[in-house]
Amino acid sequence: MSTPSQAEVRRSIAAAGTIVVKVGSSSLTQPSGHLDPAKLDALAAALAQVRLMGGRVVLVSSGAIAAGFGPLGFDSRPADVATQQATAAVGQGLLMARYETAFGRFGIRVGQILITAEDTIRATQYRNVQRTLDRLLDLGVVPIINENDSLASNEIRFGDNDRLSALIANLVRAEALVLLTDVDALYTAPPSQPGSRRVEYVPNVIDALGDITVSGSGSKVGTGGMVTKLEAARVAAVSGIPTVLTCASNAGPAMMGDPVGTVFAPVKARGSSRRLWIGFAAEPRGTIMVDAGAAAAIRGGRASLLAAGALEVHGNFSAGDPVWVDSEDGAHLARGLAGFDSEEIPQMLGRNTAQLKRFLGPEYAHPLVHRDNLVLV
Ligand SMILES: Nc1ncnc2c1ncn2[C@@H]1O[C@H](COP(=O)(O)OP(=O)(O)O)[C@@H](O)[C@H]1O
Ligand SMILES: N[C@@H](CCC(=O)OP(=O)(O)O)C(=O)O
Repeated sequence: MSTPSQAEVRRSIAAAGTIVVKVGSSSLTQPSGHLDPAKLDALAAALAQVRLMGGRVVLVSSGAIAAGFGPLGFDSRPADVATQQATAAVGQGLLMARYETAFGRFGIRVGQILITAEDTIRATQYRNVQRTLDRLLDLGVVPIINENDSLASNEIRFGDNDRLSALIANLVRAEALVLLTDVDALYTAPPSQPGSRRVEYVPNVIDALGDITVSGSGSKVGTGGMVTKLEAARVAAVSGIPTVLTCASNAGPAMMGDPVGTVFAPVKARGSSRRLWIGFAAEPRGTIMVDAGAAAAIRGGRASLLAAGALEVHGNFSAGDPVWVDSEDGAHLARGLAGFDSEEIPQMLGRNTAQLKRFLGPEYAHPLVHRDNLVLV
C-alpha cells in the first residue's frame, strides 16, 4: 500500500461513513477535576452534526470517575482501586444522564455499552459486542462506550480508553478514529518541554515512534497520556484506519477534515478484526516457550502451536486467556489465546498428538494455541 498524502488522509476522514470518537477525562472536566457540563454539551453538539448528516458515530467516553467523585464528597480523584470502582459506578450513570440530555436536544438517542478487557477477548463476547454495536448504529443510535471500571480486574484492564477505542474502531469497521484530549496535537516532546513542536502528519506511526518523546498523563484526571494514544493510533493504522488526534474543542473541524491536530495515515489495508483484537486487547497472562522447530513453524504464519514443540510454561492462566509464545532465547514470537489452563500444560509438553490421546485422553489431543487464535508480533 503506497503512503497517502496528508490531504488524502484528511479527506478520507471527512468522507468516513462510520467514525469512532474517543474523548478523555481531561476534555470533559474543569481544572478541579469535576465534570464540566459545558464541555460535554459542546462535544455532543459536534457529534450530533455528523450524525444528522448521516454519519454512524460511536463515542468512547471516559469520565465516569470524574463524574462520580464530586457527588460522593471527595475533593479529588480517589487513588485506591476499590474507591475508584465505586466512584465509577456512581459517575457512569451521571455521565450517561448528561449525554442523554445533550444528544436529546438534537433528537438523537444514545445507548450505553460497558466493556471489560477480559470479556472482549472471548469469541462469543466479541461477537455479541459487534452485533449489538452494528444494530445500534443501524437504528441511528450513538453508542457510548466506556470500560466497565466497576468490574474490571486490576490485572486485566485497559485503564485508559485509548486502546479500547482503536479496537472498537476495528470492530465496527470504522473509516476514521478521532482521539480527543486536552492538547491540540501530538508534539515532538511533551508540550511543557521548551522547543517541542507540533506534528501535523504521521505517514507511518510505527516508524515515527522512535522520533517522538511521549510521557504519561499531564492532567489530574487522565491516565494514559500520549503513550496510549500513539498505541491506539498504531492499532488503528494496522487495521487500515486513519486517526486524527486533537483537543475536544477541535472535534468538529477534525471530523470535517480541516488541518487541525495530528493526522495518522493507515499503514495497511484492513485486517481481520478478531486477530487484531487478540493481538492488542489485553496483556498476556503467561508464556509458552517453544523449540526451534515450533518457532519456525509459527513464524511461517500458518501453524498452530502443538504441545510437541512446547518446552516450558510460565504464569497462571485459564484456557482462553492471552499468552505470549516465546522462542528459547526469550524473544516474543506471537500472542495467542491458550487452549488449556496453565496447570494442565506441564504434563503435555513435548508430547505428540498420539501420545496425548493415549496418556492423557482425547480431550488433550488439541493444540496449545490454535492458529486461528495466534497473531505474530
Ligand atoms: N509528545 C507529546 N505531545 C503531546 N502531549 C503529550 C506528549 N507527551 C505527553 N503528553 C501529555 O499527554 C496528555 C494527554 O493525555 P491524558 O492526560 O491521558 O489525556 P486524556 O484524558 O485525554 O486521555 C497531554 O496533556 C500532555 O501533557
Ligand atoms: N474508564 C475511566 C477512564 C479513566 C481515564 O482517565 O481515561 P482517559 O481520560 O481516557 O485517560 C473513567 O471513565 O473514568
